[in-house]
Order: sequence, then structure tokens, then C-alpha cells
Amino acid sequence: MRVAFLGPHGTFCEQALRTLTPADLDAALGDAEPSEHPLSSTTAVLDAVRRGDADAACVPVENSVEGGVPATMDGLVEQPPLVIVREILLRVEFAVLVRPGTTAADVTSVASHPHGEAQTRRWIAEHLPGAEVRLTGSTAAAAAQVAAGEVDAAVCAPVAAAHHGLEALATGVHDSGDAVTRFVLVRPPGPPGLPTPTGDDRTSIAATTVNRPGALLAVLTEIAMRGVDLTRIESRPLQDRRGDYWFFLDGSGHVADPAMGEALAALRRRCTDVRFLGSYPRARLDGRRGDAVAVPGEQEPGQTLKDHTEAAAWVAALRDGTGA
Ligand SMILES: O=C(O)C(=O)C[C@]1(C(=O)O)C=C[C@@H](O)C=C1
Repeated sequence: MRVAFLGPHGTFCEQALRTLTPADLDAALGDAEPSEHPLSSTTAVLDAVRRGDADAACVPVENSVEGGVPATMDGLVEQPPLVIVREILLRVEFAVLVRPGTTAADVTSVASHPHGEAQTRRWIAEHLPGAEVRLTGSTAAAAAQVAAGEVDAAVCAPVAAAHHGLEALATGVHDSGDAVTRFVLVRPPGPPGLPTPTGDDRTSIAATTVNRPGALLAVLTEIAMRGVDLTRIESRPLQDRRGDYWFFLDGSGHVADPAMGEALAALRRRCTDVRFLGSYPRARLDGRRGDAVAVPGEQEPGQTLKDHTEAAAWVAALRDGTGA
């Protein structure tokens, strides 16, 4: 199995993929030792899977400082569908890499991925004032440009130094500590099926609604009334319908859970279009949950997984004539 990722070698995306154990990869892809394919953009990575040139892809989806990655979000709702089978949280800390012998005074240009630049903007202004900032397709692409002599410095992952023969002018570079980027592993729907529910899962959905007062509120109400904890909402414009939006919704739970299944069915009825983007185990960071947990004790009565399962079993029994 071939896994495409944002390259060249030395990106945070590659590091994220490498954090997965053979057991993780086997559970997500049905292959413990896939081969890796670095490609030059997130769009190229997702296209490779859709064309069948790769079997799966690892792409960045959001950063705790800079927010969503537009190319990934736009790419996820394209057709044919892809589903997320795993999420990965990776702490992001940058190094400023240069050709050996370069000093800060020699640096007149600095390159990085837009998200890398956004997370180190203040540092660059303070330590490399006057340097021209150039944006690249990935942080490792910036390192490759430094190696090729096209730019003086790259803001990238420290591991890119070894890949591109560079040295660090500075390490531990960031404007706000504790930045985390969330990556997802995607593949076409079909065998080997969805990841098995773990009891601590996340489901991603993209939905469009008619433009009517309360339309989005109705969508959120369908989710809220089933006790599903919404963990993210973000919108992106629909490129061919100006004024309409995709709403990207992440919620706690698996589509196999009755509450999430009911919420999805309701959205299917209410929305102009709904895309199921996947149900997958919630990632952990340093062994702990990497995002906010719903405030305990605030759940409406009758909304636990047990309540939903019992109610669904009761209706099933009514339907097959064994219950009353
Ligand atoms: O360019 C890389 O190294 C990536 O993996 C992409 C990416 C991103 O899209 O946010 C990943 C982590 C960092 O936040 C900076 C860039």
C-alpha cells in the first residue's frame, strides 16, 4: 500500500505519519508497512489517492495557532469521496535552517509554508528584520530552496537539516508555545471498512444548507439534541456557488453510535448536501486527550450512549414484533 504525504522529505506531515505504529497503520489501512510517497502539495496528495496512484494520504487539516488548512478542507469535499481513518496530533516547533557558515546578518530572504510563517511571524520580524519572506508549498520545500541557493533561510522542522544538508541558525522557534498541528490519514471508502469504534472517537462531516434564517441553527440543533459534543466548526466558501458555504463539523462519537448515526440521518434530511468525512479514533497527545473535553454533568437527560443504545434496541424490538 502506498501512502502519499506532503513532501519533500523532512515535512511535519512526514513526521506525523512516522508517529504511527505498525499496529496503528494496520488498524487504519490494513497494512502495517506501507511505502511512502512525498508529493509537492496537499492537492497533489489527495489527487494521487483519487486517481489510484496512491492508496492513502496523510495531510495537515488544522493548526492550533493558524487554524484550518484551506487546501485540505477544499480537497476533502471533492469527488470521488475520501474518508478519514485516523487523526494524528503533532507538536510543532520550528528551526531556522541555513547553508553551513551563514550568519543571521547574511540572511536577506527567508522561506516557509504559510502556516510556518504564521506561527513564527514575530520571531522573524525580531531576529531577521528586513528579510524578504517567501511562501512555499511545505516547510521542507523551503529547506530544499535554501540548499539550492534560491533563498537564505528556511523556517521548518529541525529534521529537514539532515535531509537537505543544512545547519540550524536557531531552534525552538515559535511565537506562541505549545502549537499543535492535526493531520489526518485518508483513503477511499470501501474495504477494509470503517475503523472499529473505540469508545473515544471523532466523526467529521461537511454540510451545506439553503441560505435561510436559522438554517445553520437547525443543523446544530439536530446535533445538540442528540447529545453529540461538537468539537469543531469551520466554514469554507463553496467555490461554484458564491455566498454558500461548506460547514465542517467534527463531533465526538462514531457513526456506529446511535446518537451520531441519528444526527447524520437528520443532517441528510435537512441539508442541501452532506458529506461523511469519516469516523476514527480520537488522537492523543503525550498519552492524553489533545483537545477540550465536554464539561461533565452538562449532558441532557437521556443522551448517554447507553440511553441511545437502549432506545434503538426498543424500537428494533417493536419493529420485529417482539417488543411492546
Ligand atoms: O510544511 C510542512 O512541513 C507541513 O507538514 C504542513 C504544515 C501545515 O500545513 O500547517 C504542518 C505543520 C506546521 O504547522 C506547518 C506546516
